[in-house]
Amino acid sequence: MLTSKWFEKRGLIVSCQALPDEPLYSGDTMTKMAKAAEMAGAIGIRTNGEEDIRRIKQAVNLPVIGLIKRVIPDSAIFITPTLEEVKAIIEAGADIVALDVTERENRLEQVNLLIDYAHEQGVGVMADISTLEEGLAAERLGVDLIGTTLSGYTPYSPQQEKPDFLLIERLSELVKVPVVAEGRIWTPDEAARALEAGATYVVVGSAITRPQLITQKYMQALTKYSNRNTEIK
Ligand SMILES: CC(=O)N[C@H](C=O)[C@@H](O)[C@H](O)[C@H](O)COP(=O)(O)O
Repeated sequence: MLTSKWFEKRGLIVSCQALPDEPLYSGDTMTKMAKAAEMAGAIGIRTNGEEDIRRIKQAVNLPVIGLIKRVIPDSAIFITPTLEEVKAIIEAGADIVALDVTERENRLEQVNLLIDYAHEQGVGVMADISTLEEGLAAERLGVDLIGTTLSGYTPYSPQQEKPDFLLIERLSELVKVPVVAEGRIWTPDEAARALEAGATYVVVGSAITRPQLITQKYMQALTKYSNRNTEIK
């Protein structure tokens, strides 16, 4: 099985992220989430933004995959779009930088500058991709980990509610770099299935750290009953 120097074994990486419009944003909330993940046996943390990267690195003894989400006008690329974010992530102490390695906007012709910079600083690179072709291109660019993070989030990748198990499987067969299964993994069974499909690591985010989305799932499941049974006992 393919492994990497940052993680001692295969397993679960918990994504601890809250954006400014989310209720858990700011302060030490994501650090506490990361601590809880560590306590439960997670092997790594993925987190967004300089402050959370810095706080989590201080509080938790696990490798941290850092990213910075930034929306640039007229661009669809929002996960660590430029060298500026790569520098900030490294400055904040991340062990690995996660960045968009999709074929949009000639990214594949330019992203090597970001990858090379991270490597020069002794920091690893996780490529967030959306298709098999992008995964193969990422491997050629010399990244250290390939994540299925963006499958379902580019217009040309399969739009589905479930994780992209087919992509996880095909990538794991074809690349020599460890594959990270990421995106819409909502149950422990799905996480196990991702490892079975060949992934070395599994990232779970919303299902653990976004209570508003977890609650929404329960609401969706319960709504059909509460609409039918209006009588209160
Ligand atoms: C597409 C995008 O912006 N993904 C982001 C990437 O860091 C995060 O918002 C996700 O929470 C993360 O990928 C984990 O996935 P999920 O939350 O589905 O377990």
